[in-house]
Amino acid sequence: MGRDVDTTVAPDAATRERIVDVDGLTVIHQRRGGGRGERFAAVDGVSIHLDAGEIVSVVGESGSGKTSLAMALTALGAHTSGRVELLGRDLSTLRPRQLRALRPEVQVIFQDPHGSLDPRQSVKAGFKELRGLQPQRTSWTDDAGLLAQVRLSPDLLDRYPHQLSGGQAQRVCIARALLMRPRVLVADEPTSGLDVSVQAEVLRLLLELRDGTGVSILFISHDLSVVRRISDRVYVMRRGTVVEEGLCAQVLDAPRHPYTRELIAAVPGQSLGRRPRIALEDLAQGARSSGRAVAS
Ligand SMILES: Nc1ncnc2c1ncn2[C@@H]1O[C@H](COP(=O)(O)OP(=O)(O)OP(=O)(O)O)[C@@H](O)[C@H]1O
Repeated sequence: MGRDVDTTVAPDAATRERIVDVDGLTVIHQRRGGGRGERFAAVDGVSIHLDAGEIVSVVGESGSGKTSLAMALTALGAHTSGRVELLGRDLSTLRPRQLRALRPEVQVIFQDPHGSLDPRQSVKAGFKELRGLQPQRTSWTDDAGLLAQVRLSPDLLDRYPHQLSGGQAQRVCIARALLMRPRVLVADEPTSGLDVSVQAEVLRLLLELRDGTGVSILFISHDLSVVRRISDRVYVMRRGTVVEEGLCAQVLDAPRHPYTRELIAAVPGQSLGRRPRIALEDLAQGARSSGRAVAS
C-alpha cells in the first residue's frame, strides 16, 4: 500500500492515556423551521475515543452530525443520553463548578477564524482577556512566545482581526486555544475557508503542536484529502451514526462500508490513496521556507 510506515499505530498506543471516551452518545435537536417542535437524533448512539497525542478525524457529509458530536465533548453542547468521559470523568456526574473547571481542557477551533475573533480587540488585548479569565492556566508563557508557537511574529500582537490574513487569523485562534493548555483541540473544519497552500501550513502546524505538546486533536472535516494528511484514525459518520472506523490508511485505502466508498469516489481526481501524510521533516522545511518566526 506504500503508506505502511507513517500510518501504523505508535508502539506505545496500548499504554496511552484515554483522554476522551464517548459511549452510546445521542444528541437530540429540535428540527429547525416548520417542523412544529419535531425532534430528531443528530447523533444516534455513537461511541468514539481519543487517546493522548492522537489525531482522530470524524468525516461525513454536511448534516451527518459531526459538529453535534464534537460539541458534546466540550460540555457546552446538548447531550441527551449516553456517556461522555473527559480525562476519566463522566460529565453527567459533575457539578456546574466542576464542569467549569474541566472546560478549558477542550478548546475548539472553528472554520471561520475572523468570525471567532472580536473585531474590536487587538491580538494582544484578546490574550489579555483570556489570561484574566484563567490566570493559573494561562501564565505559562508570554504573548510573544505564544505567537511563536503558532509560527507568527510578535509584530502581529497589535493588529486587529481585519488586519490579519485568513491563515494568520486561524493561527491566532489556535494560539488562543493553546493559551488554556488544553488536553484536547477540537478542530471543526479549520482549513475549509483557506487557500490550499495556507491549508497545508495550518495542517503542518497542528501536527507539529501535537508532536510538541502531546495535545489530542479531534479533527472534523468533510474533506477526505485533508483528513488523509493529518489523521491517525478516522470515524466515518452518516446520518448520526458511525458506519466505519479504523486507522486512517485502512479506512481510506480499503474502505469496507459503501458510504465510505462513495465519499472517496467523490474526491476530485481520486488521488486520495496516493497522497502522503505530512511528515515531520516537512515541518522543518515548511517553517524555514515560510520565513516566519520559529518557536524557541
Ligand atoms: N442547535 C441545533 N438545533 C437544531 N438542529 C441542529 C442544531 N445543530 C445542528 N442541527 C442539525 O443537526 C443535523 C446535524 O448537524 P451537525 O452540524 O452536527 O452536522 P455536521 O456533520 O457537522 O454538518 P456540517 O458539516 O454542515 O456542519 C443537521 O440537520 C443540522 O441542521
